[in-house]
Amino acid sequence: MSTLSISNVTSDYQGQVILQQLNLTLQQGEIVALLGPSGCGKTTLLKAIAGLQGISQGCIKINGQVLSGEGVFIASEQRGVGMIFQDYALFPHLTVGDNILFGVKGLAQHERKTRLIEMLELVKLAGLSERYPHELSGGQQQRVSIARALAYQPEIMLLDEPFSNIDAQVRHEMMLEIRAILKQRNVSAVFVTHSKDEAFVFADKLALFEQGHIVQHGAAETLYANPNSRYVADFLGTTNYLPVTVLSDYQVKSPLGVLTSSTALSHAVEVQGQLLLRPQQMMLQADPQGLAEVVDRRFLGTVCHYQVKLNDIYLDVSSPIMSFAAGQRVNLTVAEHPLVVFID
Ligand SMILES: Nc1ncnc2c1ncn2[C@@H]1O[C@H](COP(=O)(O)OP(=O)(O)OP(=O)(O)O)[C@@H](O)[C@H]1O
Repeated sequence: MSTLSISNVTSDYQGQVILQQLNLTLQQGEIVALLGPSGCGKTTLLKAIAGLQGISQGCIKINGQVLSGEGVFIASEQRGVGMIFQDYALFPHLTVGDNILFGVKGLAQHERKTRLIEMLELVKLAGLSERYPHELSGGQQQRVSIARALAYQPEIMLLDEPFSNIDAQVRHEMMLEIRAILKQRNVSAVFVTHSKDEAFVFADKLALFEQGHIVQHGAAETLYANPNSRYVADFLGTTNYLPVTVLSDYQVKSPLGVLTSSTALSHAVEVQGQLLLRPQQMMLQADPQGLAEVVDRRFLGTVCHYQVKLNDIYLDVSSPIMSFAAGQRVNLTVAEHPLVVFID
């Protein structure tokens, strides 16, 4: 049974439809990122799961129990969800310890103490329980908010852009830390972000939004390698497109010659489309007679990014070879892989 199940959920603000017919499931211990540009409805779905926003159609269940829908609406505090926000939302007048235990009810005094010690150790803040939030760094405050959300043992953790106020240098480390804590506790989580990089690091699955719809969801690798639209492909990383004509189940004709796919294409012969190529799927070779020319070069440490002109098409190519220079003629080849073609 899935921990969280969202079926055909529609939600609106004053009659304006914001979420349309959303479907999503989450298994125990899985982390899903709700990913998409500003205003596409990610936070609205998170609020609907939390019980802070109603739904007009569909159903939201946790562990098989209906929380919203089918004439039922369970209050937020009875849903067993923990929430972590961008601004930590700690109580400034309470100590770290009191903040962490704030939502924990029905435990004897010694059990509360044990729970607090366990939480402080989990988020690596042992010894700081008497401090006040203003005496902590931003990262430490965020860890207090995680400890607080975990302290009452939620079924599901909801995180709304929790890393956006964290310094870029510590953000990556902190994401891995929190991910490890959730995994250690086998807590399922829904994570809202507009950053694909954060989604890749933090989540197991992605649900990509566009204007109130989930346009594709699944493992991050699947969406990256096999996007179902140019919108998904472009959102998840740098893209290049070459005009192609489908020749057979495995071959297309392109400005780089005939290219072969390692899996069958699902398009009719003769149709025209755009072949998706990621920067790392093309290789450059120096060749004075080459079809293409290096226009620009950016050194990025482990790789170089080149802008290459092929006829009148500009392509972004990533290469471990650093020695190509602007103005140099080159040949381009495509590493064999499952080709993705979007039909015009
Ligand atoms: N309380 C509200 N009343 C009316 N409209 C709202 C309300 N809250 C959000 N909206 C609208 O609903 C849409 C979705 O907003 P939502 O906050 O879910 O987007 P988001 O994807 O989380 O964006 P962001 O990344 O900027 O937080 C937007 O068009 C927004 O203007």
